[in-house]
Amino acid sequence: MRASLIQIAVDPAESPEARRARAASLVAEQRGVADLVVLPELWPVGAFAYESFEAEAEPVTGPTHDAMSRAAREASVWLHAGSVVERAPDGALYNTALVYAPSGDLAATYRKIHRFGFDQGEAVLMAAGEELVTVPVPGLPLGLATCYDLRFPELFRGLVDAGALALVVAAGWPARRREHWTLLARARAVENQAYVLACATAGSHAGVPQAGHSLVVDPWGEVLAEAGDGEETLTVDLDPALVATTRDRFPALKDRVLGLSAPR
Ligand SMILES: O=C(O)CCC(=O)C(=O)O
Repeated sequence: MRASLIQIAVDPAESPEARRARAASLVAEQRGVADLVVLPELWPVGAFAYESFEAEAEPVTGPTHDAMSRAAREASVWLHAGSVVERAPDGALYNTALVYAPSGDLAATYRKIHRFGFDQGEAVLMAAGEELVTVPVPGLPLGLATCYDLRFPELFRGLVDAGALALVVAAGWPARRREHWTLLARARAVENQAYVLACATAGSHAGVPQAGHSLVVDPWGEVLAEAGDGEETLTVDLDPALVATTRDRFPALKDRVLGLSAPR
């Protein structure tokens, strides 16, 4: 199983429409190279371009879906197409990840559970997802997370309990907290003995320079590949059997103690 993470640059000088076309051609380049391709969070509009969320919101089957479904089919890959500003039928906005099978069929959607911004931005403009989502990619079931979710280990434990062997994090992570990004990606891999595929954006939008530094971490916590600051595609071989081997040889997951009571 080979995975490619496309760390696309998100800059205001490029329209969402132009970026969709460019992302589709970057995915197309992965035909015959990768089995799984991952894009970052909110790359059509920019994760911090809050003032554009309303105007650029789209239904799940909107323009990003059309471009990414076609790209997955043409490249014949599983495609985690990052996330879009979804306008739900009731009018609410969600930060929604879209995952396609190699046929181009929409295999899963994941609405970001932990919204970023405290009392502003995404946290007030968007509604929160409520469901954990796994995707049955043959041999390497995926568990889905988006950006700020990375700070909440219980979400990842839930995905592992649901059978995920690889944890995919699509992000638009600020450069200011790059060390948190790489540290937490490794921590999620070590504590869950799972692959972590963490794909961020490059560039700068709404005045927020992006961290880049997408990375792939193996179940032992080794960084298999890490991008730099700019636009870049990382391609990495994954061995799903390594998850079971790691868990067998160092069976820490079996030593979990659940339901601890609070101190009195
Ligand atoms: O947690 C962080 O530092 C960044 C989170 C973030 O930028 C997001 O979720 O959009």
